[in-house]
Amino acid sequence: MSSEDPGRSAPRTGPGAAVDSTGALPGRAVAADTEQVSAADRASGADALTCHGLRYDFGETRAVDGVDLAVRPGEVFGLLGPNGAGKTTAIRCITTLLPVPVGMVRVFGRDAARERMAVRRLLGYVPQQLSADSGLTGRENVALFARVFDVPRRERAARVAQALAAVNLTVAADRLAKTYSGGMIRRLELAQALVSAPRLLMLDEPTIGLDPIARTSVWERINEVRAATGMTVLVTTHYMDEAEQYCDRVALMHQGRIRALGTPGELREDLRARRARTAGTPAAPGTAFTPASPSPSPSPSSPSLSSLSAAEPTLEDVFRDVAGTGLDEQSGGFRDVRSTRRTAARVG
Ligand SMILES: Nc1ncnc2c1ncn2[C@@H]1O[C@H](COP(=O)(O)OP(=O)(O)OP(=O)(O)O)[C@@H](O)[C@H]1O
Repeated sequence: MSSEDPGRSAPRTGPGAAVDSTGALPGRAVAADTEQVSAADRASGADALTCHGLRYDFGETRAVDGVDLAVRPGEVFGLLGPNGAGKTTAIRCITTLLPVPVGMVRVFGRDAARERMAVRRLLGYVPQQLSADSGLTGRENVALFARVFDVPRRERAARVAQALAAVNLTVAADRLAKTYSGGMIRRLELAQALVSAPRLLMLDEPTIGLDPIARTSVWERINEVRAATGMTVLVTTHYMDEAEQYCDRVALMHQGRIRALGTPGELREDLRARRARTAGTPAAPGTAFTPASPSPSPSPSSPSLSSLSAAEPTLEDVFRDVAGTGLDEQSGGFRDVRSTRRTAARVG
């Protein structure tokens, strides 16, 4: 039952990903087939993912409340939001791990409610929960996924080796996963998801709990594979800096709804223009004013409007603007201690 404010939630278009197919990658052959298909996907103009009116309730709790999304082939799309926003539930509906009780989800045109196996074959999924077995080697873990995802037997060994190479784990491949660092485990889970050559890779908080170097390494691997294959990536994250740096477009989700959608630059620029307008300052040349609900009056402790209008907003400022008041109280902010500890514990 969505009653989104159209001025704030209407999807805004932005430049899609420029897919670089020249990246030299050890695991390039992981998705050689995908490369062909991705070019066809892009040429056809079909969306990699479409959600329309997606809704999901856990009993009385409306976790996803009328989500509309269109992710283009080849782009890195970020689903951002605080704990409890509904990101994981939406992702689980898209991956067919949960049903689609209301609304529609399509992955490269396949209906997630009616063509579950076809959708699953198109997807790679790295969940928040640990998906690697600590008692197996890295290679054995990836081989297990190759079997589960029906990689043809005669191709398996090569595909496993390519997936491990793609995430820079060749040297450590025959060590037990329990000897891996948190960053290595994340990269191993990425290899598990890549071994089936997915056309849409879904990553739920891929870097939470990792140190900055490990975070960068995970993103570099994702980007290398994407550059080599044209794979589409849908990622959830709490880290606004990562979204800014790595996502072509983002959707800001709060209380089950998409509150804003666009490139990070567009969303920041929209907020800057709204602030400038509210403060009576002429917008910079080229600024696109977009319809939005009036900003609330500043509280006595708020920065003055003129100082706000002068500051360059961050993506987190945009989120606070579209989510309204009470974000911290309702959601625990962007680095919710509970979730961070839970997930950090699993990779630490
Ligand atoms: N299995 C469940 N049973 C009941 N309620 C649930 C269940 N899973 C999620 N919820 C509720 O649904 C809402 C959305 O949760 P969801 O996990 O999708 O949010 P999220 O944005 O992914 O949060 P996080 O960043 O913590 O993973 C929350 O109110 C949550 O408490």
